[in-house]
Amino acid sequence: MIKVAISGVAGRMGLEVLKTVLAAEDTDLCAAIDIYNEGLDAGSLLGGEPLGVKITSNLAEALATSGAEVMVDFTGPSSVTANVVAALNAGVRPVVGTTGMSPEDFDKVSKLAEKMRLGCIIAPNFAIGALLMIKFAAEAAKYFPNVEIIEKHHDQKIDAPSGTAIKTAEKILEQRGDFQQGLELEEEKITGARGGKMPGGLRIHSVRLPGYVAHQEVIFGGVGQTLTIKHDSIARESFMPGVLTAIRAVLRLEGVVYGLENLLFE
Ligand SMILES: NC(=O)C1=CN([C@@H]2O[C@H](COP(=O)(O)OP(=O)(O)OC[C@H]3O[C@@H](n4cnc5c(N)ncnc54)[C@H](OP(=O)(O)O)[C@@H]3O)[C@@H](O)[C@H]2O)C=CC1
Ligand SMILES: O=C(O)C1=N[C@H](C(=O)O)C[C@H](O)C1
Repeated sequence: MIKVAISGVAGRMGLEVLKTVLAAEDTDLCAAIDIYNEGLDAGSLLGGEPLGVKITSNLAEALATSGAEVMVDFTGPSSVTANVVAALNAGVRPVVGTTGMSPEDFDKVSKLAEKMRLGCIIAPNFAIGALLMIKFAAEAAKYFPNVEIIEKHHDQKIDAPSGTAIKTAEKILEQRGDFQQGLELEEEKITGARGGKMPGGLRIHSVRLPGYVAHQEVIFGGVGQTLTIKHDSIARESFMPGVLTAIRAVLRLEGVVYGLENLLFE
């Protein structure tokens, strides 16, 4: 059994991970971390039987005393890096779904994982459909340099653009390079009207509304035609097979893997 600690256990994703870890045959919940609900049994989050694991806000202590092998983190941009550093220093392998890490944070974590000779998976999206969307978009970018990304999420999301949109843009830019899209002279009458601009010139537009879960369209334009590659996560269960794959895979890795596609596709 793989002993799993869940950081952000009371959140939207944390609750799904809790159900998944309890249901899988080869994973065992050993620690439950969140900033509120201190001292409550983790089972109360699901309104069910006690699980014998108390929720704590003390991540370092939980990792040191629970025998955790893997820490799954779905918290927020302001806490994720400290949590990953704490896990690696405790000899625990992180599986990170939290988005919004800066390149500097990413670098720091990569160096620490290498030094500790521990695996760490940082995946902006665990849904297979989203990973395929990114793969297909990278392929299309070889033929269509004109492209914009529209990502749509629920209105409780902190970071914009989404980690998925950034990853998609990076993969497209690997194929098409820098490109001046639209008029060089174009003028925004309202700041941000043309979206956020990635280095390389790719525009990302972020929509936040109640009712959405996680959605993205990658729209390519050519002479007399457009091509739209679209993915919708309509429920958070969509991320769970990927999370389980990462929990199992991280045990045999050394260093950081950025993106689950690196473990799934050739
Ligand atoms: N990679 C992927 O496939 C996916 C990634 N995500 C990402 O996962 C992250 C979480 O999303 P979501 O579950 O919707 O967010 P939520 O806000 O619902 O959950 C985050 C949870 O973490 C808690 N928390 C915040 N800081 C800490 C901390 N320092 N230690 C422990 N717990 C903490 C929050 O508590 P409180 O509410 O009290 O602040 C909350 O319970 C986001 O970055 C999101 O982008 C989301 C979906 C899929
Ligand atoms: O906050 C979310 O909900 C999601 N965050 C991830 C991201 O930023 O890409 C993954 C998915 O889009 C859901």
